[in-house]
Amino acid sequence: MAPLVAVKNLSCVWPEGDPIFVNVTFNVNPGDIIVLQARSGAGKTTLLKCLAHLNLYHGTVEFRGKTPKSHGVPKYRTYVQYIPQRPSLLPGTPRDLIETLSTFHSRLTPEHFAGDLHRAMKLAERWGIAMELWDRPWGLLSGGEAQRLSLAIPYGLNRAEVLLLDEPTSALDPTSSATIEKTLVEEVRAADSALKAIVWITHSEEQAARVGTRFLHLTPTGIQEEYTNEV
Ligand SMILES: Nc1ncnc2c1ncn2[C@@H]1O[C@H](COP(=O)(O)OP(=O)(O)OP(=O)(O)O)[C@@H](O)[C@H]1O
Repeated sequence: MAPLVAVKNLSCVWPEGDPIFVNVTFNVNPGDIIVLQARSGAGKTTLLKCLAHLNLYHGTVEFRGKTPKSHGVPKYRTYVQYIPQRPSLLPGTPRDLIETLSTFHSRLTPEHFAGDLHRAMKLAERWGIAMELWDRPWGLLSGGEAQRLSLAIPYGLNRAEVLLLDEPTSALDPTSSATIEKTLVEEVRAADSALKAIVWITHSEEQAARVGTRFLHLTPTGIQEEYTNEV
C-alpha cells in the first residue's frame, strides 16, 4: 500500500540551537490514527508543523509521492492540515478561515462554499456551538469553543486527507471530548469521507488508548514505533 505521507530523515534545528530532533522517518498510511508521544518540549508540535510545511526542516515530506512545493503549498496544507493547539491565536474569525481554506481549491464555486460552511456549521451546532460564534474573532472565543470550531472546519471542507491534531480536546470536558473523538474516528473509517488518517498529539493516556491505531515515540535521535493496536 502506498503511504499517504512519507517522512524521510527529517530534522529540525532552531537558529542558534541544538537540533530538536534528527533522523525522523515514518509513513502515514490510510486508516492510521497515529498517536505521537514524547516528553513535554521534545518537539511534537514542531514535528506536526514540519509535516504541514509550516516550519523549516531538513529531509523530505511527501504527500501521495509529491513534495508540498509540487502540490503547491497552500493546496498541500488543505490536504495535510494542521489544527493548532491554541486556535484562539489565529487571525480573523472562524468564517474567515473556512473561506480562505476554500479558496485554495480551484474547483470552488459560491455553491461549494455555501455547502462547506453549512456542513461545518451543522456539525459545530451538534457540538454545542451557536451560529453567531462563526463571526466572533478567534481571540474572543473560549479555548473549548475555538477547538470545536477549528475541528468543524476540515469536516465542512471535506478535503483534508490527513489531519495533524495538536492536543485537539485539551480545553474540553470529558463528554465533549468523547463526542469529538467519536466523530473523528468515524470520519477516518467512513468510505465517503476525504479524511484517511490522523496524527494526534495528546497528553492523555486514556485518549491515546481509545483513538490510537499506532503509537510513535519521538526522541532527539529519531522516532520509534511503540506497538500497534489492530482495528
Ligand atoms: N520559534 C522557536 N524558536 C526557538 N525555539 C522554539 C521555537 N518554537 C519552539 N521552540 C522550542 O522547541 C522545543 C520543542 O517545542 P514543541 O512545542 O515542538 O514541543 P512539544 O513536544 O510539542 O511540547 P509540549 O508537549 O509541551 O506542547 C521547545 O524547547 C521549544 O521551546
